[in-house]
Amino acid sequence: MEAVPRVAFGVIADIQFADADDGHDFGGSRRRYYRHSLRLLRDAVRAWAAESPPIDFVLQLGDSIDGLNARRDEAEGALRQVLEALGRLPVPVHHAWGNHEFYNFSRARLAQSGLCSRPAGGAAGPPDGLCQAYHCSPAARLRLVVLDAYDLSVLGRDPDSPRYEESLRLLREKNTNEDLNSPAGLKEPQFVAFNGGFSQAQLNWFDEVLKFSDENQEKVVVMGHLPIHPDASDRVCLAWNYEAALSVIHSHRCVVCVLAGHLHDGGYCLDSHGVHHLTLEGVIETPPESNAFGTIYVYEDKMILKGRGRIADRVMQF
Ligand SMILES: Nc1ncnc2c1ncn2[C@@H]1O[C@H](COP(=O)(O)OP(=O)(O)O)[C@@H](O)[C@H]1O
Repeated sequence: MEAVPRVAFGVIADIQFADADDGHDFGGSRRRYYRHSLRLLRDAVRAWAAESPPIDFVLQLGDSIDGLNARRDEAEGALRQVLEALGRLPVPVHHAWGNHEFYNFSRARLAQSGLCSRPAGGAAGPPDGLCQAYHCSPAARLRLVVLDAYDLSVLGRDPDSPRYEESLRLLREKNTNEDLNSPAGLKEPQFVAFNGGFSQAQLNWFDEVLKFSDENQEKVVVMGHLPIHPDASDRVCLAWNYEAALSVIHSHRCVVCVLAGHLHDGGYCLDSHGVHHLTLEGVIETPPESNAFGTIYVYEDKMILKGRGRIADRVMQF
């Protein structure tokens, strides 16, 4: 490793822990190691705790526990175990909320849980206090923006709320299948019920944050559960209105990297505006003898990802 990095942080996605026997994805072809995922998380925490230089924070990219827990009435216990494992680190953890958080919990419950990493008081995020979007500056001239890709969604929103109605209307307009989780035959296959998108209010807030960062010569790292670039994802796993989020990013200079999960396979591209899009391999589909986490070192001119297990090393120049 070269000179001392300005900042170092851990990254991990799609832990999807449940105290359940192995299962499969919807297609039946990919094994899901529900019980082992907690051990892989603990191994990741141990490795991060031993890092030198020490890490400054961790990004947990969503789907921390699996939807299976809700059906077994084990959501609170499963979450407690995941948070206990992460809590062994003496550094903050920033959490994105994914579809599996919403299979287990309402937004109101999440806002009261250890998965709510949005600073209290609300000033750091959009006006909707239940939206898990916020920004912070973990080091001089570096900003982290957490995006909530389920702000528009039929998951997590109260079915009596205008936001739910708006989301269902949009989903039905784009998805004509009887099963709204099915992307079969769609022109825009990301419009499935297990995805979501960004409200205009969140996009406006995001634009303001990036304007500030441009003016202050900051570098910005963006994270959220859903990928927003088609070259770092398959067509189904993208955020509904990923193009709107991309266009906000591309109207500014400050964003250097967008981190996401959800796909379970890794994805990466350097887009036409020089922004790195990194979609992490998911812990849940990682065999027990391997792992899927990483450490990112931030330098003046680049970020270096040290991957473990299924995640490859990568240098991302600014
Ligand atoms: N192609 C599909 N057609 C219909 N339902 C699907 C399809 N893919 C996934 N689903 C359903 O959507 C939900 C989310 O899928 P899942 O694979 O569990 O998401 P994740 O990858 O986030 O774990 C599940 O209830 C799953 O059964």
